Amino acid sequence: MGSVGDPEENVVEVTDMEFAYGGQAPFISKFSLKLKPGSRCLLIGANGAGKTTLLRILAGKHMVGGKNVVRVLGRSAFHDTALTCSGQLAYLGGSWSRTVGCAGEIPLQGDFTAQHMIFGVENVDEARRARLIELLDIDLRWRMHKVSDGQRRRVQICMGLLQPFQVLLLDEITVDLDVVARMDLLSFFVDECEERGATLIYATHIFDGLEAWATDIAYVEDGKLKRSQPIKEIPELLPPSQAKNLIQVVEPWLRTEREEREKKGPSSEVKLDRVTRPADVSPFTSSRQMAYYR
Ligand SMILES: Nc1ncnc2c1ncn2[C@@H]1O[C@H](COP(=O)(O)OP(=O)(O)OP(=O)(O)O)[C@@H](O)[C@H]1O
Repeated sequence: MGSVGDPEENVVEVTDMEFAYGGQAPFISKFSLKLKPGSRCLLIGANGAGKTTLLRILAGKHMVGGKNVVRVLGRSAFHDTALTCSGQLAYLGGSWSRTVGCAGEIPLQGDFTAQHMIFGVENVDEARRARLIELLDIDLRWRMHKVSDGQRRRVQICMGLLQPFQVLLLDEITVDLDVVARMDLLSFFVDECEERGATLIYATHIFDGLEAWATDIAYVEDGKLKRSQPIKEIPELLPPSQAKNLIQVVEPWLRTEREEREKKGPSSEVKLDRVTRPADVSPFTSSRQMAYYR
């Protein structure tokens, strides 16, 4: 098992990051974030705020700026490929397709059992694997192209957690899980943080019970970090406001953001999009949105 990190060192350190999708204006700008070992940071924001984009950048999937802009465990997330290859930096996001099995993001066409998938991962601690299979209540005979969404998700999560990560990036992976599986998984993550000093960033819209689970929050609006603070210091959770839970805290933030957006009217980019897109863009050009309908 990995060791508990130096509590004084930042495991995640993003400094003045800017990011743009190809040919577009910078979507993320002046973004800085620091997290200490053992943190469980909730990444919160409206649809389209940039959570997935941020997690993918932190996971080293996009090259952003120089080697000092996005640092994980003191190394460049993009340039130091050993970070992800070793499993020290892990990303769990997206969903596996129904008709195929997957190894990470690579689709495998065919009839695979859960056992085939899970035991196909080499150099794994057997006790950890057994614990995860039990925790996620996986039947090793499940055939990946026939199981339900939630069952497929359990296998995906199990495979993603087999290596003892130091930093784990979670993108809405608990959505298909039933309550018991979700709660057990969340408490497994607490153990990982407390026993091994692992650090988590979890993007989600489901806040049930997370005020007691998370140590920090990062609230993003339109690619910008609006708030970043320990959960214990969120003023709305303290007297005299003392909201009962995180939903009561975050809902007003999201509503205010939406009202301000409506007051401003459509952004120039959206206006341009509406005018130019049908004529300029081939319907056969692939896009993330189209991928959802396949
Ligand atoms: N591959 C891409 N090319 C261009 N723009 C993209 C691409 N992926 C995402 N975007 C845009 O970037 C913005 C942020 O998207 P992102 O998926 O990071 O948001 P999110 O906060 O994860 O949203 P949600 O809560 O809906 O999952 C959106 O406006 C989206 O349309």
